[in-house]
Amino acid sequence: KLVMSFPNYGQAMLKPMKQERDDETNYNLYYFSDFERHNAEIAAFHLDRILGYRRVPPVVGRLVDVVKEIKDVTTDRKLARTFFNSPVGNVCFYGQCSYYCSTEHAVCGRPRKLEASVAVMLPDLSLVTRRTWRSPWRRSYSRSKLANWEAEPNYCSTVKKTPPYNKGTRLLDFMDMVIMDFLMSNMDRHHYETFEKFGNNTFLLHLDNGRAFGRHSKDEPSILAPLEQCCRIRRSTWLRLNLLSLSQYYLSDVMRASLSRDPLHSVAPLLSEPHLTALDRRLKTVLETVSRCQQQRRETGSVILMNSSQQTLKKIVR
Ligand SMILES: Nc1ncnc2c1ncn2[C@@H]1O[C@H](COP(=O)(O)OP(=O)(O)OP(=O)(O)O)[C@@H](O)[C@H]1O
Ligand SMILES: [Mn+2]
Repeated sequence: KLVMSFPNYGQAMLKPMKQERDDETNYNLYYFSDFERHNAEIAAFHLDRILGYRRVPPVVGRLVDVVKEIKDVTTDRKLARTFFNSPVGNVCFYGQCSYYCSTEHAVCGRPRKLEASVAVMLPDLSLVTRRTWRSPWRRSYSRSKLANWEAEPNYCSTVKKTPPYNKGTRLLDFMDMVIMDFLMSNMDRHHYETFEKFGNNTFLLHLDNGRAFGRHSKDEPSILAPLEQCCRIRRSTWLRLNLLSLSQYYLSDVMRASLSRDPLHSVAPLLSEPHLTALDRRLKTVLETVSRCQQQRRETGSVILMNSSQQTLKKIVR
């Protein structure tokens, strides 16, 4: 990934395409060695907006000329030195980092054009400080160890008593993020961030979605473990999910329509049809999980369609 600085001091984070649209993550790869996908960053921005969260900074697709728009203009001499021509004449580069920055892991244009995601950078940390929180349902990032939440059946009751999850909306905010991660099958949510200034009374930033949308043919139920274990969901989220399961607003249709407005859509749809179908299937699973919770709590939930919510979806589909 590259940080781009513009003449007006704006910045953006660029993640290049590393995987073809319909490549599925190899089944023998652990989640922590999966590639990052530029289209996942873009699709996550759209999904987050459709879910009504708006917690992912804007991400857009771009087809860049790696020579004209990177090599010739970079002020980073070390980066410029890593450009080379591949055996078939494509222009490639690998940059500088601690791993995956070598000739073997180079990113290549065709012959110079490269698909990339471009995310708006949040204000610099020196201006707006952020706090990083470790996810209570973080995976072990080990091939052999289980995480606490996998071993302890009553894990949620401990979390519910632990600050900041014991007060305010933090637990519900967390569930919102979990639902989005399950829908896009992102197992890599080890941390999340908030703006420091607002203390515990603030929203969560959904940054780093590059490992989402890796597999469409398989769901990952363990991502829903927090919802399953805590049985808590924000009412507005539940209403939105219900709306997105109706035939006029199937999540797959709203996503397809929304993604078709990205500039890279003209190169190829940002999510292949099997990925879109998986979204509807997973949404059903989330709603079934919530119904099981409601039965457990002997609550009768009636579906009320919220007009404002419906209007924003209509705008996207139109
Ligand atoms: N839009 C953004 N604006 C500002 N900072 C960002 C933005 N997106 C990501 N970051 C910061 O940059 C860090 C690294 O980016 P990102 O997580 O997307 O890459 P990564 O290679 O997956 O990193 P990691 O290995 O830590 O997961 C993030 O932890 C976050 O703090
Ligand atoms: Mn990451």
